[in-house]
Amino acid sequence: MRTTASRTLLHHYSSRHFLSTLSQNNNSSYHTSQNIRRASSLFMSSSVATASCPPSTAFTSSHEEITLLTQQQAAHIDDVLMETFSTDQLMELAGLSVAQVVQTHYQLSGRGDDDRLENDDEGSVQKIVVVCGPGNNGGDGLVAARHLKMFNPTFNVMVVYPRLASVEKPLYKRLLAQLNMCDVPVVTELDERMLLERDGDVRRRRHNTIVIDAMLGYSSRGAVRE
Ligand SMILES: NC(=O)C1=CN([C@@H]2O[C@H](COP(=O)(O)OP(=O)(O)OC[C@H]3O[C@@H](n4cnc5c(N)ncnc54)[C@H](O)[C@@H]3O)[C@@H](O)[C@H]2O)[C@H](O)CC1
Repeated sequence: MRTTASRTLLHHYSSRHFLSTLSQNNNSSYHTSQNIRRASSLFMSSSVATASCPPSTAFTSSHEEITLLTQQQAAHIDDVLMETFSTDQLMELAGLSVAQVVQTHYQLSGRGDDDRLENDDEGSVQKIVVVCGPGNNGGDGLVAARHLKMFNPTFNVMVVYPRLASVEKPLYKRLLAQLNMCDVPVVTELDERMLLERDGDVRRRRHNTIVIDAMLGYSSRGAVRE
């Protein structure tokens, strides 16, 4: 039972992770919600479920029902999965899933051969900023940034990673080296201009930026501190 639950939870891991990461600020609807509902009901009905609080439901702006897990439930799912899978594997799945959902639900503009944007209508997104925290949730963000850039090397993707100077873990060093290889800039501070300008061009009539919040996951404690 534990193995079955583990396998199924892994299958749904990335979509569950995405919502736990982004649901607070996002008002789009997701095709993944069905998966999340299934995953969490399996989680709650399996022998591995120990969380006392049932998953709750919420609605997107299009009134699509989604299931939200508590901090404790999300941590428990990871505990089960970590018996069989490595952090690298789960992080890769989580980051890839975030990148896929962003690409699926937003019209992302890359640059064409003539350096003009491929999609330049008002609804298109010209920039993606991934803000990464100090823990594994931040690692998920580093992975997401890499995948978005690999989907289309002309996408304007950047990472804000305040812990950059103090990175010691080999996993994080590898992730940062991969971003470097893919030409994804990593900076330590979020400058407001990053959200407003595109490559310094302040004359653009319209500029859309997506900010991916990968700051804190289920190990978040208390009010956000510097
Ligand atoms: N099984 C795994 O390990 C995986 C987890 N994944 C994702 O990672 C997070 C949980 O990761 P963890 O490293 O345990 O913690 P966080 O990323 O949530 O951050 C811990 C980090 O943050 C600091 N901190 C805590 N509270 C605050 C606060 N209020 N203000 C500022 N800083 C805070 C704390 O000191 C630590 O340094 C999980 O949610 C998943 O998203 C991966 O997907 C891979 C597998």
